[in-house]
Amino acid sequence: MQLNNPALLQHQSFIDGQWCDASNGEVFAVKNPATGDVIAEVADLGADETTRAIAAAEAARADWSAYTGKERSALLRRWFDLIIEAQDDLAVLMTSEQGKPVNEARGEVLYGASFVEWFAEEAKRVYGDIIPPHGRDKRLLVLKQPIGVAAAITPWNFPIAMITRKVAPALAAGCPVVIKPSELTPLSALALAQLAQEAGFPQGVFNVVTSTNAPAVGKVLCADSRVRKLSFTGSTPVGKLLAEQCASNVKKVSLELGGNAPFIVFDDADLDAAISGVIASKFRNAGQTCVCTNRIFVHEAVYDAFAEKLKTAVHALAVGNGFDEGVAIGPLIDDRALHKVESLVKDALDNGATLLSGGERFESVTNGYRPTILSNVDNAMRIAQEEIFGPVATLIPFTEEADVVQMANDTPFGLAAYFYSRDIGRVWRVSEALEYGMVGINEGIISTEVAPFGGIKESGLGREGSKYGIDDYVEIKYLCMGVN
Ligand SMILES: NC(=O)c1ccc[n+]([C@@H]2O[C@H](COP(=O)([O-])OP(=O)(O)OC[C@H]3O[C@@H](n4cnc5c(N)ncnc54)[C@H](O)[C@@H]3O)[C@@H](O)[C@H]2O)c1
Ligand SMILES: O=C[C@H](O)CS(=O)(=O)O
Repeated sequence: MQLNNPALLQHQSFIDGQWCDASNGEVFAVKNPATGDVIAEVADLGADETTRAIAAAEAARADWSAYTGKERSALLRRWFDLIIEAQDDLAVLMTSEQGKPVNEARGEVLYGASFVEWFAEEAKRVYGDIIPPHGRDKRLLVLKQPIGVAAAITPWNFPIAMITRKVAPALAAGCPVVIKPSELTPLSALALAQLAQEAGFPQGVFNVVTSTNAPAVGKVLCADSRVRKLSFTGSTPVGKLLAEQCASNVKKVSLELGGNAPFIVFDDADLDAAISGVIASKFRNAGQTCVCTNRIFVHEAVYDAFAEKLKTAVHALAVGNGFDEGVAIGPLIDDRALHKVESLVKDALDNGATLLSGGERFESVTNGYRPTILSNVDNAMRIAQEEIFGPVATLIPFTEEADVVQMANDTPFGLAAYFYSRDIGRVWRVSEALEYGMVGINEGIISTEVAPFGGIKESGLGREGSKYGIDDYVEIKYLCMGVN
């Protein structure tokens, strides 16, 4: 792997300002999903080292919380600048371990950095309140104080942005962090640690524990009462488990979980705009995105025209290794993901769906699956009820607005939803009726650091980014002052 700055390729965990091996010397392999090649071996830590990381963070907590918002802001800004400078290297690391096309990886670096930039600014604006008192002899105030040591457990699909979206507000609020990245993409997390060290964060403020034993590490993070906040991004089943584990010490929890996004094309939609939107929403990161379109509902009056346009657009998506010029669809993360997608497609076809395009692997890379379109899908099929997490578009016809909203809401998930219509009355009716945390209206890409990202129902708790994001990392304290 050729990097401009070789120091960004780290193989050890980062605890208490030091790079460290596992106590037992164990390591695990990191593979390139496009080739199956081992690209690195990384320290495989366990429960004891996790406790050590928590202790380091707790030891740093008092001093870090005593930094002014302006001082924390300066360090975050420096970290942001270093991330931007390292964009090319970070993209190479990401495509090597996660597989996404390198241009998408470059885009994710900028997206991830945007949270650091945003919370470098928010750090200076953690305001409290002065409350008009209920008595002449009292003065009432509200302080916002850092919650304490924050743990972050993050997924493989956005190896940089899912970390910075948690760690930037935590650090801005005055919380030291212990990060447990996915074992599939540890290199991006360790590169962020290298840059945080270069930025000058104090010893113990920024810790990364790499491990293949996520359950053991998670149990320690959940059970240790010195960890006052756990922020998780990943699958809904794991999120539920972590929330249960945190209940033992009433730990504050934020959850960014799975999705099942509907994409509704009404008969008054701009079909070309809808095609652009669905291509962006469905096939980004080969469909391995929590806010990816999972079901495409198309009004019967425009169904055939939309299907034809979609076939043309999908045929233009080049597949291959993420490092190859012009590739839009890279590999899935591993063979387990590939088999899941194949199983969902087979089940849909066995139950009456029809194949319009794709439906097979592409052999130029390991774990490659062609962008696929299934027609005449039913909302009750597995592929419409489960998160596909692959490049498969499912077309579901509808006629009535009320029926399609009911079908769109017929899922335990509630992360993102999308619809295309140019009828202002319909836009308001459908926006308010959809049971989702985020709704794209005539837009297929909605994620930004300036807006609250998060879901309802079984898609999560809390919001990341925006003016709301720092609230997950502070505690509100009410002061009642007698002034006799
Ligand atoms: N809502 C969002 O913002 C968002 C963003 C990205 C991914 N996701 C979701 O994440 C899922 C894909 O990511 P994934 O495959 O990494 O999810 P995952 O739940 O398998 O793993 C996520 C993280 O949790 C860790 N983990 C797994 N089991 C654990 C346990 N028992 N205890 C503690 N930690 C454990 C993993 O090592 C990883 O670091 C999809 O469902 C996707 O929708 C959601
Ligand atoms: O996969 C989940 C990410 O949150 C996707 S996004 O880049 O934030 O839209």
